[in-house]
Amino acid sequence: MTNNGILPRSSDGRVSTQRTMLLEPERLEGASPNLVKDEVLKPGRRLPCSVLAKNYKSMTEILAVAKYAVLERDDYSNVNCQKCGCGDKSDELLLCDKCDKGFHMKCLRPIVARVPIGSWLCPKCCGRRRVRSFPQDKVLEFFRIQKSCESCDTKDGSLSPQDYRKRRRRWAPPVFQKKRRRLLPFIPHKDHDRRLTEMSSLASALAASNMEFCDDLHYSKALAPRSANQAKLEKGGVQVLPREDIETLEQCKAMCKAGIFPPLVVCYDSYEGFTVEADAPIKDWTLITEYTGDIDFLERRKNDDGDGLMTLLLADDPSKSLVICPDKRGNIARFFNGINNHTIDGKKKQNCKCVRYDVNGECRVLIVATRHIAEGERLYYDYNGQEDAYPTHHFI
Ligand SMILES: C[S@@+](CC[C@H](N)C(=O)[O-])C[C@H]1O[C@@H](n2cnc3c(N)ncnc32)[C@H](O)[C@@H]1O
Repeated sequence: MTNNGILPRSSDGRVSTQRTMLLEPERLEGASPNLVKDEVLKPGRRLPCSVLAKNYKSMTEILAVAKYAVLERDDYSNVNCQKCGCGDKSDELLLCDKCDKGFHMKCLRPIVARVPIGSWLCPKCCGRRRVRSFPQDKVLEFFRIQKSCESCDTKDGSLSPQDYRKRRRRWAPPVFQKKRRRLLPFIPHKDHDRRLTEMSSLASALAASNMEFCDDLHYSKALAPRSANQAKLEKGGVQVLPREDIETLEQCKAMCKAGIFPPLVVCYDSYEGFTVEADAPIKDWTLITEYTGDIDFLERRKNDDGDGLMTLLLADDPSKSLVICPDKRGNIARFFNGINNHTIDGKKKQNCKCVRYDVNGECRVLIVATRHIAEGERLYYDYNGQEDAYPTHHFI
């Protein structure tokens, strides 16, 4: 755009609207042209029409003598993503407002969950601490997975979900038993590359949170020993996970150990922080993941400001109650966000729940889908499912 004297420009040459004029009319009556000029330049002042009429031409007058100009629009059709190098999925390609380079939302680490409102700066231009991204070999290393994901799919038959299902069928109880809803094992994403992207998003989020990956409850003498986790200590008892569901749990655990993860991706949202999205449809009553981390006594963590603490055991004797603390180690469960318990829209978002079970005499916390979850949907559970302690008024 040419500087036609209507829109002032700042010293760097950009058009600035900051000097839109606001000025009391009476101060300008009979004022000298210099005073008018000085006042005009003061920010936050507007000239009365009479003065404007004297000093400025109308738009019609300007247009009558103006030459035609071709306004060149920036052409972004050739912009490629700085991470993956390709320019497809243009609706997911963010342009940095400083360097004009392109980045796919899903190629960034952390993954950007929604198109930012207002201006956006790429990681380099905004000078934010770099979030580590994980190429394929580093992802497998991060999760301490020995075999490649491909080999888990094909060669190691014992780990494929289909085989597990077959095995489960062989072990199924007699048909005459009362029908009960069984947990379903998660179905990993079919696409090998998408699975690696999912793992890479989780590895980046864990690394950014200074956490190690750990898919089990972690006991230590310094915090709480394994012997402290006895489901029989639970006040009023805790529901027992049926044998078939324990098999499903073991199956899901074995899949994760082999690098076959639930179809989830960890994204970053400027409002909610890290958040988990379904990368493929998830059926109702699917066992999504277990809540893991260091086990400690609740009493020792009462003033802990880590916001991922999860109740594991609520004992009759409060000194024996346990919590899961995913501050140093944990898995994807620690990035699941919560619903706002105080709004109808908040409650509508819930699509999974955190349930405590007695698994072979030990308390465990499982995250289970409570309805069908579509690809791309975010996963939310009720942080106040059992107690009413978590403040969720500010949740969106
Ligand atoms: C267990 S963490 C969940 C992961 C977290 N978003 C992160 O970035 O690590 C719980 C914290 O996430 C944020 N959070 C969870 N659900 C939210 C929601 N619906 N809206 C906004 N913030 C939320 C709150 O700061 C909360 O204390």
